[in-house]
Amino acid sequence: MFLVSIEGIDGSGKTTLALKLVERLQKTGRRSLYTKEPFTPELTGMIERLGWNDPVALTLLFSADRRIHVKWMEEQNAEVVITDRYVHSTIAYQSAMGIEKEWIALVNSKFPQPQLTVLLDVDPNVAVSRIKKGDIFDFPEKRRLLEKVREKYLELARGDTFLVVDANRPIEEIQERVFTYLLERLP
Ligand SMILES: Nc1ncnc2c1ncn2[C@@H]1O[C@H](COP(=O)(O)OP(=O)(O)O)[C@@H](O)[C@H]1O
Ligand SMILES: Cc1cn([C@H]2C[C@H](O)[C@@H](COP(=O)(O)OP(=O)(O)O)O2)c(=O)[nH]c1=O
Repeated sequence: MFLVSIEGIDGSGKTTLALKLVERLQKTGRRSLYTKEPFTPELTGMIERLGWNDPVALTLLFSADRRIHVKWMEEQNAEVVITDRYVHSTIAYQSAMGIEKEWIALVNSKFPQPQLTVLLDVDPNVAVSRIKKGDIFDFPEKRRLLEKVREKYLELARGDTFLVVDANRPIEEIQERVFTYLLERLP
């Protein structure tokens, strides 16, 4: 399984990119799968009920959800799996909420490392204006959190398996760049 994770703040374009990559990979004859986190309805429900104000519990719940997701991905017999969010989401979001990065990484250390992580980097104001989720999403605290999350992602991206993409660019240009980069790295 060649594992690719797509990361970035809410509204950065992850789902749009991930779905297009899978569509294009399938056209080349590779068994490819789109999937996303959070994965299980049960844990997603618990996360929502927490009300986002307990970052220790969020770290543990997102990581438990990931354990179930990883086992499921491994059972799918796909050549390429594109996951919309993975370990770096927990590191970026929950460290932006004050949790130590090292502890989050330790809790997630038994999961397979992605062969490639694509970071869609965009200004939170642009992301918020794109998704227009209204008052559920667009409030000052959320924007401030997304500013911090963006910084955390950029710190993580110093690792060499990251491809950082300027997500302000037109969708087609981003898709072309990432698809070409990915094809060059596939076995
Ligand atoms: N590069 C881009 N430029 C402009 N709009 C985009 C771009 N990428 C995605 N969008 C639009 O922004 C919105 C959010 O995209 P989505 O893929 O759902 O983001 P995410 O999964 O990161 O939350 C969608 O309406 C999508 O069509
Ligand atoms: C996977 C994951 C998501 N999240 C957050 C990011 C999002 O704000 C929220 C829901 O994720 P998601 O449904 O992917 O949102 P979007 O498509 O808008 O990016 O959960 C974490 O805080 N930690 C995590 O480990």
